[in-house]
Amino acid sequence: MSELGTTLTQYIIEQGRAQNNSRGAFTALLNDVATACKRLSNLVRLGELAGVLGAAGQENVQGEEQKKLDIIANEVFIESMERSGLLAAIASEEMDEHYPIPGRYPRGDYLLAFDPLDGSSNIDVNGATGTIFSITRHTDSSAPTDADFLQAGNKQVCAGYCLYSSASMLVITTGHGVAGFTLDNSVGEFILTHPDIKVPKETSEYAINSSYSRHWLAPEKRYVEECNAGVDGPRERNFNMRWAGAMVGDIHRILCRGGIFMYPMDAKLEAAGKEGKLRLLYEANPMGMLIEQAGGLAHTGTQRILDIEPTSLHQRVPVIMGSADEVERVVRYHEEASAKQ
Ligand SMILES: O=P(O)(O)OC[C@H]1O[C@](O)(COP(=O)(O)O)[C@@H](O)[C@@H]1O
Ligand SMILES: [Mg+2]
Ligand SMILES: [Mg+2]
Repeated sequence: MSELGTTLTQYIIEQGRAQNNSRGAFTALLNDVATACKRLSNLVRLGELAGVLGAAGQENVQGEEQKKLDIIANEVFIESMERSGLLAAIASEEMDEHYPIPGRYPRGDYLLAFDPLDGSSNIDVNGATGTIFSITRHTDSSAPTDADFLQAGNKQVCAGYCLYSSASMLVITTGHGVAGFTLDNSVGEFILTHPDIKVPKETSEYAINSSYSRHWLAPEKRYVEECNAGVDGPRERNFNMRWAGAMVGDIHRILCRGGIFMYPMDAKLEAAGKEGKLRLLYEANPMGMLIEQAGGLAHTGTQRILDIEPTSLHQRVPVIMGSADEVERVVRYHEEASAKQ
C-alpha cells in the first residue's frame, strides 16, 4: 500500500505496478483530472474575487437554473481534459449531448462523464461543493455517440470526486479500494492523506432532505421515524441527521465516518414523471462505485445502482447509499412494503 505523503501521480504508478500493469496512459488521464480540479479549486477559493458567484441567467438541459460557476467549471474541466488525447468524448450535466474531443477519435480509449459542480446551491453561500466524475472505456473505434456512454456502473474503470471545502480533496477508486488526497497549495500537489478508506458497516447518522417528508414513500418514512424515535424506539439508540445540500459533501462525510445518504423516489418526483433527482451516469454511478469499493452499499431501493443498464445520458435514479447495515435495512423495508401491496 502507498505511504502517507505519496503524491497522486506516484500513487497511480505504484498501483499500476502492484497490478502488473504500467498504465502510463491512465496515469496521464488522472493527471489531467487532477489539473482540472486544481484549477477549479482555485476559482472556488477566490469566489467573488474571481467573479464566479451568482446565477448565469439560463437553464441547463434538465430545466435547472445554472450558476455562473456551473458553466465555468464545465469549460475549465473540458479544456484541461481535452489535452491528453486519451479521451474520445465527454458528457456533462451541463451539456445536452456528449462532446466529442476534436480530432481525438478513434484514438481516445476512454469516456468521461461528469458533474462539473455538484451542490450548485451552495456556491453563493460559501458551502461545500465538488466535481464528480466517472471514466469508462471507449472500445469502439468509430466516432463516439451518446449511446457509448450508456454503460452500467459496474463497467467504470475509475470514479471519483474533488471536494471543494475547507480543504480540497480528491477521492478516487480504480476498482482496488478508495484513496483520498488533500491538495497542498504550497506545492500544487494532491498528497495521499486517506489511504484505503472504509465505510463503517454500522452507523447512527442519516442524511435526507426532511423538508420532503410529506412526499416520502412508506419505506423511507418508516426508516426515518424509527431513527428519530431514538433510544426509546425500535432502533434502541439515538441517531443524528446531517444534510450538506451537496451529494459530494454528504458522501465524503460517509466515507470518513459512516452514515446513510438518501435521495429516494417520492410522491412529488413521481407526480412530476421523474425517476429520481440525482443523475445516474455522473452522480449515482461514480459515488456508488466509491461507496462499494469502501465496503458500503449503493441501491435504489429495488436495485443495485451499479447494475442499472442506462437508457439515457441524463437519466435520474433514486439513491440510497452508505453503511451496509443501514442500506440493507432500507432495502428490506422496500421489500416488505412491496410484499404488502
Ligand atoms: O436541494 P435538494 O433537493 O436538497 O437537493 C440537493 C441535492 O441536489 C444536488 O445538489 C444535485 O447536484 P447539482 O448541484 O449538481 O445539480 C446534490 O448534490 C444534492 O444532494
Ligand atoms: Mg450534482
Ligand atoms: Mg452540478
